[in-house]
Amino acid sequence: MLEQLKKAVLEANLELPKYKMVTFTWGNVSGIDRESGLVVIKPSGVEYDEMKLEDMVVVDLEGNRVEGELKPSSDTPTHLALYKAFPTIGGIVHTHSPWATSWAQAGRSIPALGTTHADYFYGEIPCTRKMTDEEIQGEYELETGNVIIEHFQNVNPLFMPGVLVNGHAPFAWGKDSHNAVHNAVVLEEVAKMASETYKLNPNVEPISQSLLDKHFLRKHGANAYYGQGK
Ligand SMILES: O=C(CO)[C@@H](O)[C@H](O)COP(=O)(O)O
Repeated sequence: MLEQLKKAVLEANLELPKYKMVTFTWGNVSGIDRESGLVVIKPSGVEYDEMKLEDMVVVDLEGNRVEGELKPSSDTPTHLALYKAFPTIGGIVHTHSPWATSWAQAGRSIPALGTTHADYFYGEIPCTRKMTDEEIQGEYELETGNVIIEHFQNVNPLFMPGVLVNGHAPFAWGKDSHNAVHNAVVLEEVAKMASETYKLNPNVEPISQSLLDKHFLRKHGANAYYGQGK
């Protein structure tokens, strides 16, 4: 079942080592088929250079394994919580990419310091609050999703396709699994640029709202004109 989605999710997972977004088996990518409500996700703990199409795991939104011999990613409950909360997204990625992870470990949100950021993220990239002991000792991966969702009560997730989980690492998402990985790579680049920018000027201010609007809205929303689209 869902052979095309499995192929797309496998390819997206294999982009993680290609773009140096992960070490060892860290990270995971999933994709959802909204018609069936089924999710394809990478298997837990499998080396990327050994990963095959038949290793992809299919789960429903309650986390029940529908197809596949291997156990799904340990972060599956986080992915499922986000798919339920964000009905417009089609793919999710989690990495421990070093620059974004450093901002997550520092507990800091990434301000919009330049147009590279503004092209993809419509404002400051949030860092979540710390999780409580109860949340950590309870259904940890589900609660990781819940602390992320707290930041998106009135935010279009496709206008802010990423987040930093405090003390942990980034999650990113998009229209599909490939777009989610693209956004994760940009998040890592933007985190690196922000770190280096603050070294050059610790007092740098975020860009103006007009520059943020110009760059973000030329690529996203009803009046987008960037590239060869409509
Ligand atoms: O966040 C983490 C570990 O902290 C995960 O990224 C794992 O490193 C990958 O887990 P699997 O997807 O292989 O279960």
